[in-house]
Amino acid sequence: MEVTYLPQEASSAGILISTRLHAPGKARRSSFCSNPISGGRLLCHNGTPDQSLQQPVMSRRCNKAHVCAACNSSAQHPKPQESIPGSYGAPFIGALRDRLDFFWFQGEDEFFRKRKERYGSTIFRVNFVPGMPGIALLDQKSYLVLYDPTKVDKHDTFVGALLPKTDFTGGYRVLAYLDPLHPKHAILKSFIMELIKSNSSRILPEFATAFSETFNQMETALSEGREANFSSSVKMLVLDFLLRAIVHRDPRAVGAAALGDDGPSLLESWIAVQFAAIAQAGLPPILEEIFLHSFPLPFSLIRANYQRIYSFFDTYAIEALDVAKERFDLERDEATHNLIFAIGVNAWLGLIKLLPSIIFYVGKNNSHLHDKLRGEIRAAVASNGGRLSPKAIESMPLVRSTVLEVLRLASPAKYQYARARKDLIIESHDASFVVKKGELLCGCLSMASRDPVIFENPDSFIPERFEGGDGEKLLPHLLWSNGPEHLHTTSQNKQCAGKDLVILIASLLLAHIFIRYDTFELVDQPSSAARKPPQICFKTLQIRATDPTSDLNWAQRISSISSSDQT
Ligand code: HEM
Ligand SMILES: CC/C=C\C[C@@H](/C=C/C=C\CCCCCCCC(=O)O)OO
Repeated sequence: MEVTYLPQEASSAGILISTRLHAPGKARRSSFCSNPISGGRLLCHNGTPDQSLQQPVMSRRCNKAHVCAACNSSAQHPKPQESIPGSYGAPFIGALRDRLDFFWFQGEDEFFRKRKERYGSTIFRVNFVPGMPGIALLDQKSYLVLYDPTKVDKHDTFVGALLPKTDFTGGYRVLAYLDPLHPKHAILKSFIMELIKSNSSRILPEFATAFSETFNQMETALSEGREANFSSSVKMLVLDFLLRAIVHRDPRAVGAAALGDDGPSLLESWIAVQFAAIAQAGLPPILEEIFLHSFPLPFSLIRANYQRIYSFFDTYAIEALDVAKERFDLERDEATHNLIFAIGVNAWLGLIKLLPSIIFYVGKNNSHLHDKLRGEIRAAVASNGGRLSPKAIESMPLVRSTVLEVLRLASPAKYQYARARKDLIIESHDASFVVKKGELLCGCLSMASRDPVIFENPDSFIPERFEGGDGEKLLPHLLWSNGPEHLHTTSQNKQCAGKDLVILIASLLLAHIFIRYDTFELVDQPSSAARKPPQICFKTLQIRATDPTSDLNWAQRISSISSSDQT
């Protein structure tokens, strides 16, 4: 059911309820402009896919007659140039008010939705936490400016205008903070990309081992009536996997620089202090505002913890650091700090947020989806010699689409920032604006990923969304990796170096789950989680019966995968 405002109703906020009969693949997108009064969506075109009530509507803001792009009754009029709505408020006060709205009074989603409606625009000025005046980009059209190196400068914008001291990274400004034009960007990006590529044969077996260790623990916890908390256990799963696969060292193997079980907590302390100004620790608001969000925390708080992390890499990342020196002429110390950031922040922090989201979305839609995923996964494995090989993974279109849909709805990297490299004109779907050189552009990925002009039922989890030809057409609009999904990461752009690895790992998680289990259930989420991320806990794991045709049950079979299976 789509709610459509037409001009005569828009002013009185009247509503014409129309059921848009969207035949799959025939759904039509019309350009639209937000009604500044009702905040509703003023569709230029109303009707079923066959008839179009070509009622040009006046968008109060741009005072031009829009006509639906779907009916092509006239070429799109050039978008008007306007001044960007919104404001930063009084010095300090405006930033504080926005920060309190963002963290406490409204929350992230409502913070942006309310301002989008208030200004009747998907582009507006607002203070980003902890207090950065910026231009919010909430639609898919304007978002793309963030990927154009001729228009934007990514220097020191990894987390907007927040710039943690380089004490946290050995005195170096690491790769994620460098603009592609920086002389070190291509070298460091190529180094990280080379490590992923040269360790590709380790990805499947090391993930299989880490998965098996973790789910053995999950099953034991359930059998003993304890909580099977995946949000917690995933931290060690991912760190074990990353360090074994890329550093070639088990963090818990006995040794002078071993991390033992402390790896996750050491990383969490380093990340939490480094990015405290934009994090939420679950403390009472007044304490969090005074001690975390008001001034940068000193590196000295976690120096000893970071030193243990550094010692582990310096002692054991021998092959990786040899590659850095021999292939890229990187000094050992700079390579080590960059490797720690790439593995600890870029990889580990992203994955420990994504993998629980995969389990959450698939878990809350269990019934039919589990049957379809299980069928696809087991058929692919069976037709590949009973092995979870790369070819088997490539034969799982629903698994891939499900992963992409979760990355659309719950991307762990929620904001992408950049500064205008020169005076620019940026466009939303229905207006254009002037941006001055140096102004901070702030992409709100959660809003852009739900752009109703692009996505049918944008707020709904549709695991099949990215399957088949229609699904492929949406890939340019999937932006989780700091670039369109159909393009590729290079040493010259800022797209995620682990883009393909992320999708492989998330796909492996689902594959292993439905090889080992017939289905699973999750513990219901408490409604008022106090600002802390929801904890994803298993309620049941229904183990697959032993395969009568094999001397191994599936769990043993999967964990017996060796690198020779990389066919
Ligand atoms: C779900 C997990 C992940 C997400 C959501 C994610 C997303 C992103 C995003 C949005 C950026 C651009 C940040 C910016 O400049 O604004 C980025 C950069 C980067 N990512 Fe990922 N990433 C993930 C996992 C990984 C993994 C597994 C690796 C592997 C090592 C990785 C390596 C990197 C690196 C090295 C950069 C910096 C690229 C550059 O500066 O050119 N990421 N990632
Ligand atoms: C949250 C990390 C997600 C993906 C990693 C990715 C890019 C990240 C871009 C910005 C994240 C900056 C860290 C913010 C940490 C805030 C504290 C917290 O939320 O835990 O790189 O691959």
